[in-house]
Amino acid sequence: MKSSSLECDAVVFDFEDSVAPDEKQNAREKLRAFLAGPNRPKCEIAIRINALSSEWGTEDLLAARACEPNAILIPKVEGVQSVSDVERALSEMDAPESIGLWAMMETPRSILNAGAIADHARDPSSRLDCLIVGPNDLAKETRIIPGPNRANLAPLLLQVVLAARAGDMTVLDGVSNNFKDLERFAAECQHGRELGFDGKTLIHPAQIDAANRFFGPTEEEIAEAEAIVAEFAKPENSTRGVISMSGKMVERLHLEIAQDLLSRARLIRERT
Ligand SMILES: CC(C)(COP(=O)(O)OP(=O)(O)OC[C@H]1O[C@@H](n2cnc3c(N)ncnc32)[C@H](O)[C@@H]1OP(=O)(O)O)[C@@H](O)C(=O)NCCC(=O)NCCSC(=O)C[C@H](O)C(=O)O
Ligand SMILES: [Mg+2]
Repeated sequence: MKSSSLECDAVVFDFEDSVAPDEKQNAREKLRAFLAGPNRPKCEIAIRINALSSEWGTEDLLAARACEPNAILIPKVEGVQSVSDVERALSEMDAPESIGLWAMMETPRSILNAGAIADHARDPSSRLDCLIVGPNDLAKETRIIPGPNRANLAPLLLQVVLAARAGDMTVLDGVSNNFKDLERFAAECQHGRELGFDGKTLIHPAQIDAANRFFGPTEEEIAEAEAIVAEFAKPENSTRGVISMSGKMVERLHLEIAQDLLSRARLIRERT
């Protein structure tokens, strides 16, 4: 119920690790009833299933498909097969093409196979369009101690970002468990944005404001982007590949970045 009123871009409903084994069936039934009702959230909806190879996976996928979410989130992806198995199962269920797939990158093999997963996402028949880091499982499986500001995890996080860019996917940073420590959370958002993530997954409503603040374009960035667009729109710059603005070299690639930033800012404005 609460999910319908939150100022977030997407809500992920979980059948996996936050649901106890004895509660799995109850969770599926409750979610189906909720999403069929009047309080279905208007934002994007994703449903995290248990791995298809687990005892709950197939029932989860059937329930998730029936809810017609925007995406199904596959946990503990190991490689391309974890994705293609779900794609095949969805085809056999005649799932609409509108249901995309998101993948949790949270096992050592998911990181080692990130390039192959990106190549798979580029195949036009693939549903995969988003990668999400799972820092809890990653730390558990690798025994890496993340350290201050996750310095020891950063090399792995960057591989997920690289794979997402190579596969033309969205990439979301992992959750921050200390939901009462908003200062630490803000630092983690800043770090995530600097690493190249498009956004952050959250566990608690208290984290939404900071995530929106850090991952949305700032007024300063919008003003700078508008200035770049305006400068290149001048007739004298129409054939120039590079211009100088306030002592800085600005190329057409910066124009593309500015246009992309402005279209994201427009989307955010339209949504609020
Ligand atoms: C972390 C929590 C268990 C904390 O719960 P609690 O102590 O009950 O929080 P509050 O009392 O502060 O709750 C305040 C209000 O907010 C609502 N609330 C809390 N969390 C959520 C939420 N996630 N979505 C919607 N609403 C939420 C409460 O109902 C209160 O409402 P009100 O009464 O109106 O004030 C708890 O936050 C929680 O369970 N969070 C979600 C955990 C989760 O989703 N886990 C799965 C994802 S984590 C993951 O993916 C890890 C990854 O796989 C990895 O390996 O790293
Ligand atoms: Mg996990």
